Amino acid sequence: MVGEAEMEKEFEAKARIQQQQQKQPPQRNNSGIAFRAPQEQFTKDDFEMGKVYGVGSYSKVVRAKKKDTGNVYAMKIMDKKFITKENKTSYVKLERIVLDQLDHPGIIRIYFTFQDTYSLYMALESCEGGELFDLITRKGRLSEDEACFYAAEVIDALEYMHSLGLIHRDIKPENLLLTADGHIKIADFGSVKPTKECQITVLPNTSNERACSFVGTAAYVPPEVLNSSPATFGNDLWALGCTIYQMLSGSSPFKDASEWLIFQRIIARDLKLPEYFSDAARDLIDKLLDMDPSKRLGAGPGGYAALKKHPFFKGIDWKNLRQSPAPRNARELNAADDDDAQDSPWNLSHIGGGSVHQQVIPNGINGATSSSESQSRISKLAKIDSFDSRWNEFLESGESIVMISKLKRLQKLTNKKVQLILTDKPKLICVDPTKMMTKGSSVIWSSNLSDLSIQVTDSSHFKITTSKKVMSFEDAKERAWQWDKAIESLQHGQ
Ligand SMILES: Nc1ncnc2c1ncn2[C@@H]1O[C@H](COP(=O)(O)OP(=O)(O)OP(=O)(O)O)[C@@H](O)[C@H]1O
Repeated sequence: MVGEAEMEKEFEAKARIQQQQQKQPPQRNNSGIAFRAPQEQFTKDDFEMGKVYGVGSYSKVVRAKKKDTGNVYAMKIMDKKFITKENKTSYVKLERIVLDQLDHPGIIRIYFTFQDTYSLYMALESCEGGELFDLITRKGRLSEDEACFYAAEVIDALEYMHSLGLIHRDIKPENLLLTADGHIKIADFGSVKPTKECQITVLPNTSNERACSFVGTAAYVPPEVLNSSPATFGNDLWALGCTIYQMLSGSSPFKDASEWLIFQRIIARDLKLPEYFSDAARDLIDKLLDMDPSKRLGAGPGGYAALKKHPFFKGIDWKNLRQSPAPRNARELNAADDDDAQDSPWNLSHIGGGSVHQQVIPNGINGATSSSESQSRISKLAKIDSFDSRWNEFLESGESIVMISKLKRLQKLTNKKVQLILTDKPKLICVDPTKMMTKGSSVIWSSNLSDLSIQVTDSSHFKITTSKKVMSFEDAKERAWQWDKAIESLQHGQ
């Protein structure tokens, strides 16, 4: 195990050793290991930290402007102790080393790294337009022209990755980010898997450790992965099919109340295409969601040329994609996101806090939801979420957070963003993040365990009823069933 303060140093040292063993001269590109993005001696005071772009399971990504140059980065900040404790070291190394070697306009760039006593910092290319997931949520669904453009840019980047022998394994709208001018970049390279012919250097243990435990996100997982088949390029093409479906309809194709039920639908290929999908869209999705990974369009005979020639992409100028005008959505999304920026003043204690994305799933169908696994996942979420010290003022001494999310509270006249906090007391608190209300009125439920019931409408919506009020919530990250489980397990004293 790597000592926390030494992690980055050892990482670089190992990389150098491997390079010497391979007797390769340092190269900037795909075959070498000498880092293109250097490890700098910067400190966090060299940057003006702005709004929080998002929170991952072990990191927080913040908009950071370098004071002397004015350059803007997405600074991924990781707490060393947390990474070591949660066994995320290999994930961090894998993402760092892989990103460093990739060079494509459709893939997030890494510029440099640095560290201090507590944290590792990765300066990434900033995607001011946010996640494709949020764009879909905000618009309900995208037009076929928009979906066609975004899908083409993803395909262009996937073709590059696959040509180097790298499988992403976690393609989904949350990992597709929009630049300020509306182009797509693939992010999150912690799940990548090299094929035997891979031209990208991956340190020993890094991909393997991750490969054994995580293989993607439930809704986008291809059927063969549920049968523990080895990863292939077809994995990403299936996930691309799901993503195109989601852009056009607003939700993923295989949806159900629990991960286990989602897996059943995937295995049965229980696919319903809405009537408003064009014939070209239906045909494309049908061919990407082929049960046989080697026959999926893009992986089958004809490879990417066949995929790019599909009628859905008629009119796409593949050679000049990045010069083509992108849909205007990103700018609109930026403006709307400015509200969020205000309730996220940046400080280091935020690392690991805030909302958590859809769950990555354990390998194989046997890893599907059992109640004990749900429990351990919920307590894991608690650990992550409790990291955010902003919410501590709502807790009594010894009380800890079981679950926390930024949700939309749906009311008759207006919808409002709120932070819903469930503690082990148990207590359920609804906080207005702009006012940080501490008054008793924010406590929905505490003393009487049976004075609360929760009804889940679908994976994004649930209702909480107490003797005093009924409150409806929308969870854009589709964690309604996790809220249900967390509350019920507290009521039953589990
Ligand atoms: N380069 C970037 N520009 C803008 N926002 C980003 C960038 N990279 C990540 N983000 C935002 O920050 C969030 C957290 O990113 P991070 O890479 O830490 O975790 P993740 O990939 O979402 O989750 P996990 O680590 O759990 O797989 C992302 O979901 C995204 O919204």
